[in-house]
Amino acid sequence: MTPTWVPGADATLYTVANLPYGVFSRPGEPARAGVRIGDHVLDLAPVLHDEVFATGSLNGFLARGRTAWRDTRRLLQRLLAADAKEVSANRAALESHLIPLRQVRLHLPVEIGDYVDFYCSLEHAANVGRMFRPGDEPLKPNWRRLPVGYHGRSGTVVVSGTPITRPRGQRVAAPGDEPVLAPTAKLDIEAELGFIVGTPTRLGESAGDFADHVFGVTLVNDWSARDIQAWEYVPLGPFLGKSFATSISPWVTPLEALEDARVPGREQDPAPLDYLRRHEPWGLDVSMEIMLNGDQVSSPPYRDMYWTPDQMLAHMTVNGASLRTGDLYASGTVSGDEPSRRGSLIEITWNGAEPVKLSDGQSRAFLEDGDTVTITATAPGPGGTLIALGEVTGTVLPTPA
Ligand SMILES: O=C(O)/C=C/C(=O)CC(=O)CC(=O)O
Ligand SMILES: [Ca+2]
Ligand SMILES: [Mg+2]
Repeated sequence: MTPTWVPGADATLYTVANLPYGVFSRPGEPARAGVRIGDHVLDLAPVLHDEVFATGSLNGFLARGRTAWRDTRRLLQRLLAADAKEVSANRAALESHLIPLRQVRLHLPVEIGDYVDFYCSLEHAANVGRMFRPGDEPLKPNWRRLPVGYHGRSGTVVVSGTPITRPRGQRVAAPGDEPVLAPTAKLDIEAELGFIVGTPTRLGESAGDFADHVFGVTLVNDWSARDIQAWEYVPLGPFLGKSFATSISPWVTPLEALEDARVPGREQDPAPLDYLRRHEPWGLDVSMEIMLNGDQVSSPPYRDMYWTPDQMLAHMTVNGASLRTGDLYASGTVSGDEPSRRGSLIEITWNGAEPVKLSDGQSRAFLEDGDTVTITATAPGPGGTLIALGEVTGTVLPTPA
């Protein structure tokens, strides 16, 4: 692995092999784009002499497409390498644009276009099917034929650290009861991987190669109110139980940083229709961790997902629906085959029947006011190293009176 001259960075999971992009600001200054290296952010506009990075979102850069993404990453890797010729000449200038993370505020990295949430984990779909539709087949006949999804609310996608107000909504205490309007009693999380679109398509066209359109990945927590969801979703699907907030990591990890994480993706039976056929391995060996008030409550494995992100993209555009720069689509809850690898509390606690015990002696069925949930993830990097994918965190606030 190429060492860097940035102090301390080689001892972190944010080496030159990683270099996620984000948007930051210092007090009193406008937001602008940077890459993370170690515990610093490199201010890109002055370093690259490019005004596209002097704006408060990555969209302008994402719209430039794959060749520009690759060239920029290569240049940054050269500028940050310990032995680079470019560096010895202007090291002092580069250093002046390297800012400690503790001095900056991190913003939503992308102006989100459309937001789609899929349902790609077989284990999650089967678990939730059993709880929401007891007595029915857990997986509907379409589930193995296409990646099921729904359109979410892009205006409520927020950056990690944004407090989450407990939503109120219509819910019933037990089947057959009269509905009431009340704060949710079943506030939950969903650990997911999100994909950020760079290159758009025209209306009426379907998308080409996954890596031509998708710039990179971000961690997602799709906050969910299970009681509101269970009452409202029939027959049109998730609505207010999921539209109140979706948190994402401030860092977008480019696909190129995930080369060593690529895996074939889970075997599919029956074979999907031709337009959903996989041409390249786009399963990703990303290991996630969910912390609740500082205790690890689960470690979901993304590599075991049934549908891969290239298939989600093909499906989402097969009808000619266009992509816009900044679109976000998420994998759906990442759940593995064991209780300790499930991506939501409704599954971990089996709808509250088996609360999780925390190290402070408390236990949780669903989230209480004041609770903090943090999702982190790592993936293989070059030569047996790991890269980190940032984190997405949020604390629950009470419903206002
Ligand atoms: O009705 C159901 O089976 C459940 C649906 C979801 O929870 C929707 C969702 O957000 C999908 C996911 O994250 O996997
Ligand atoms: Ca979800
Ligand atoms: Mg949501």
